[in-house]
Formats: sequence, C-alpha cells, structure tokens
Amino acid sequence: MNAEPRPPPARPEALGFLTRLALSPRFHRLAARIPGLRWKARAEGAALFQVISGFVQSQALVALVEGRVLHVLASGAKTTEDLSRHCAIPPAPLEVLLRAGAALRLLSGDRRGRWHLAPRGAAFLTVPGLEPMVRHHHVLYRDLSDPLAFFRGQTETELAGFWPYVFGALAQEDAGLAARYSRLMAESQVLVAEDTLRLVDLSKRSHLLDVGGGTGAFLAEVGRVHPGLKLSLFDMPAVLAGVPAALRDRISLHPGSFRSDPLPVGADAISLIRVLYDHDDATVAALLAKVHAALPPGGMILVSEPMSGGDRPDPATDVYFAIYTLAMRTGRTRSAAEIAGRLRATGFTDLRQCPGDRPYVTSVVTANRP
Ligand SMILES: C[S@@+](CC[C@H](N)C(=O)[O-])C[C@H]1O[C@@H](n2cnc3c(N)ncnc32)[C@H](O)[C@@H]1O
Repeated sequence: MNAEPRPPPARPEALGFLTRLALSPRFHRLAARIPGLRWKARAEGAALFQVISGFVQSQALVALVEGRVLHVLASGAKTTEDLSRHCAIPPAPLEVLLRAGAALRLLSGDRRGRWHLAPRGAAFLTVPGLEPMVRHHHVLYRDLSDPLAFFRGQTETELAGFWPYVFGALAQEDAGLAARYSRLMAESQVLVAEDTLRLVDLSKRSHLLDVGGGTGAFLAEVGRVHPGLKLSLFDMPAVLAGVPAALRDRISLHPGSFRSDPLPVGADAISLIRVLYDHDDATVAALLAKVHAALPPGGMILVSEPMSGGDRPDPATDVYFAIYTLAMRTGRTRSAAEIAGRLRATGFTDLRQCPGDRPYVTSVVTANRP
C-alpha cells in the first residue's frame, strides 16, 4: 500500500489565469513560437533552472573556498596545473570546478589558459562574514539532505545542537563553542551594523544597551559613529569573556541570561540585533516585556535582523533565513509587521518599520515606551 498522502485531483478552473496557462503543454508549444512570449518563457525557464540547480552552485562555491582556489587566485593568475598543485585537486575535475566558478562569475579564464580572480570572487573574499558563513553551511546542508523528513519534523537537526546556547546555559560550560560562534557572528556584524545605523537615528539618545550583543561588534561601530553615547552590553558570561580588551574601557559589561535575569536599567535605548529570530514566540514575548520594563518613558527599542517579506515572500529571507531558523528548532524568521505587532502588544508605541536595502543583511523595526 502507498503510504504517501495523495494530492487532490487537479482542477485547473480553481487556479489563477497565468498558472492555468503554465499547466498547459499546448500553451508552452505556442509560447515557443511567438517572439515576446518566447522571451518571457525562456526567462521563466532560466529562473526555474536556477531554483533547481542552486544547491550544486552552492556546493561548487564551498569546494572553491575550502580548496582555497579563490584565495590562491588572489595572489595572481594561475594555470590549471598551478592551481592543481596549490589546491590538491587533480587537473581534470579541477578544470570542471574552475569552469563552474567562471560560469558563476567568481573567476574567469583567458585565452592563454590562465585563471583570474573575478570581481565577484574578490568581493566574496573581502566582504566580512561571507567565508565563515559558507564554511559552516555543511551543518545546514546535512540537515536538509532529506528535505521532506526535515519539513515533517522527523529530522534531528545538527543546527539545533550547533547553537546550544539557545536551549539554556550550555555555552557557559563550553568556552570553545562560545568563541567559535561569537567569531562567526562578529565577522558578519560589520554589514549589519552599517545598515542598522543607516536606518536608525541614535543621535538624540544618551545610553544604548545592546542585549544579546555578542562580543560587542555592533556597539564598537555605534561608538565610532556616536562618540558621546554611553554603551552597555548584556550577554551570557561565556560570550562576554570574548569581548576584545580594546572595547572593555568603552563599554560596560553586564553578564546574565535574559531568560532568568532582569535587564540592567538606565539606558534610554535598547537594541536587539539578530536576537529575536533565534527564539520561539514565548521567549520573544518574555524578552520584549523585560526590555519594556527596563526602559524609561520615551525610551526606544530597536530590533534589527533579516526579516521575512510577510505578504510578499522575499527570495533571500523567506528561503535562507526562514529555513535556517526552522532547522535551529527554536527560532523563527518574522516579518517587520509581525515584530511591530508583538511590540505593540507589549505596550510599545510609535512603531516604525524600516526595510533594509539588503534584506538578506538586515531590516529594522523601532518603537518607544510611552
Ligand atoms: C545570533 S547572536 C547575535 C549576536 C549579535 N547581536 C550580532 O548580531 O552579531 C545571538 C546572541 O544572543 C545571545 N543570547 C542568546 N540567548 C541569550 C540569553 N538567554 N541571555 C543573553 N544573551 C543571549 C547569544 O549569546 C548571542 O550573542
């Protein structure tokens, strides 16, 4: 007996007009003959093939990164044989990988048989946080190896163990783990801080508390832009142990867990940068209530993280971040409207939703305590 659930029978009349056309093989044959429609059909076909083949593209990138191909090319053009020696990949399969890298515009080949780093490959090596992000994708890739089991909740995900701090105080017991994860976060924080500070005005605030602020990378950037602002950082003790010595005079440190400890009072702005999406709704509700209690009247809450597109699902956040946070088993990628709704329900007013120009880096919601 077939254990798979059966789909209901197709009823084209229940579908939208364009979807109905796309279900018709006759329409596909017609579209291939009419110039305007042919162009549209080809573009749609290419987009569909991107979706189908995306995982192979990502794995080719992982091989180029872990084989150090892009790094070696950063020192100058090389032949396939040179690269084979440097990267310990036999020439024939390396040639396939290099051609894939060229198709992805990470590198390019010339007529003399040499390979060059392309601007996109150079940007990959330069933008902070991208390389560590790609290097830790093995974990998510394994979690998704049986995607249907994953979405049915039958997979014990490795990512749920990769971020064990979410479940309690494990990070406090494992300093190595805390250091590894803090490094990943701090490296990618540079872009998040830049975009957040473009979207939010902190110039009228006197004291900012960053809750779940890791090793202080966001506050370091805030301090550079607003030298007069008093800065405080609240995070788990094992994480705060990694705050660089150079920041310790500038920032006051408050070790604790927002699950079990109250937040320090005195700040007129509190930021939650890439914190809410790690947690389930109950934890988020309790945390927002603690932020509300710690702020004075007129105090501002600032939430910054990649957000779902809500009514218009976003190709970056509703695929990558939503599935990533689902794999964590405790997290959820929320839309700006949902976060604003939660802030309103906690008692905040003056809600502002500020979509980022790079939604895969961050978007912002702010509100005030009345
Ligand atoms: C995804 S990281 C973001 C770090 C930093 N804000 C950034 O954007 O780079 C989430 C942070 O929340 C902290 N965190 C998680 N649970 C916490 C808790 N119960 N109390 C305090 N901090 C917590 C983690 O230690 C971590 O630094």
